[in-house]
Amino acid sequence: MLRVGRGKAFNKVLRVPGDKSISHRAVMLGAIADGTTRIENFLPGDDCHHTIECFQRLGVKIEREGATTLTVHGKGWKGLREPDQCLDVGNSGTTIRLLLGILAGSPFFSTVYGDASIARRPMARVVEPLRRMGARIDGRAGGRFAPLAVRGGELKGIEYHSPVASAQVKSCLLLAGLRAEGWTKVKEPHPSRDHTERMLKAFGAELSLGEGAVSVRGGQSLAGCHVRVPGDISSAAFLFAAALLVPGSRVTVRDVGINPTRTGILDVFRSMGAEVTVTPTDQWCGEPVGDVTVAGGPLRGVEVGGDLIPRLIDEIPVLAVVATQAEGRTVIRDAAELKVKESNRIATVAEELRKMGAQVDETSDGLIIEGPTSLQGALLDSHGDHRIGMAMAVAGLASEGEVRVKGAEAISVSFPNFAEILKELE
Ligand SMILES: O=C(O)C1=C[C@@H](OP(=O)(O)O)[C@@H](O)[C@H](O)C1
Ligand SMILES: C=C(OP(=O)(O)O)C(=O)O
Repeated sequence: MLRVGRGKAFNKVLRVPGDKSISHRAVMLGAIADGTTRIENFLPGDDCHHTIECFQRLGVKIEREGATTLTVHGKGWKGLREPDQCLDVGNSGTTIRLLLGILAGSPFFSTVYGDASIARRPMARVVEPLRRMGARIDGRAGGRFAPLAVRGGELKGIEYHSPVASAQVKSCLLLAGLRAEGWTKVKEPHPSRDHTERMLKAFGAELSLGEGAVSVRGGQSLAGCHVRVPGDISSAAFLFAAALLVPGSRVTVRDVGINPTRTGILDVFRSMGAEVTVTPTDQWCGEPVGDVTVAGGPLRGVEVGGDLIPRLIDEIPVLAVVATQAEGRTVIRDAAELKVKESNRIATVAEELRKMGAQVDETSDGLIIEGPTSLQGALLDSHGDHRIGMAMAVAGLASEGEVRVKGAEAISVSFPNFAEILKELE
């Protein structure tokens, strides 16, 4: 049980663990590349450990030096072999969907499964286009849900217009496209995070980008490289929110990823009235890195939707918490994807915030929050969802009386030292 009391004004300079999306991709691209890939500042979270284990089961040698440095000894796609056990992705949607793209183009049989949350998450969004490429995939409910079985083999490139803006769908198809005959083109309704595109280039692949689409030519091989993983802005977002929830506070997070496809939360906090300063410092493996400072002040409600949503999709739970302290109404729309994350985040955010006395309404594709309301201490539940657990813990900093979060162990999926850092802010 995680317990959080009201915060006192703080002024801190902190770091957060490595980016989850980039850590997964570094292991995966390293595994199918020729040569060694050294990864520094890897996220030592449960989701990324599942990615490592899946590739070890596929025969890839991965050496660990301490918690955050790895060497992946890739032998190209031909270095992957038929696993003699099922591949367990745990709680990780990114692992299962990107892995399916790799397995679809691998000439052997494999099965993938995960925890109860993974078994509820939609897989047709990748299974259906992979089948169009020629992959043979079966699974529960005709392949709409895990567990899934894949008999990989020869693929042909397709042009795919994804109905959802999803980096997992896009990345899955680009990875399969590397093994397909001809070109694979993916177009999406709004731009999603582009870490796969940036990392593929760093591994020597040629991509064609333009008109909201990305294309890859099949048959290219990748060359192992050195990846330094930026701090995860999705983890930093909880610390930025903490600074906004505790009056008079300021936080700087150093060496955090500031890829524009991920910084929507900074734009929104700024439009709510927060002081946000971004100082770019470097590029690591094609990813911009910088120091970000956030300081509070009077906050006002905002409207969030459209292209912004994929740029802050994982930050919406904590944005909702901040919105309870803003003057006026906050409307979050176009975010139906939240229903198919680790939990139904529209329902779980509303349910938990209401326990604290917040005024929150669920809509079919988002949330409406009226503020400011004074939050009360309560016994809250993570619903097994790391982002809900952290959002509710941070809400405790702004509440009268203690917040207790059940199921806080889920937080180790993406931010293993969250509780220690939060303790410094109480
Ligand atoms: O590609 C990725 O690393 C991710 C993409 C997003 O999911 P979708 O692709 O389902 O939008 C995001 O919510 C998830 O945390 C990580
Ligand atoms: C949705 C998330 O991750 P995944 O889809 O990889 O489970 C997340 O980290 O908030």
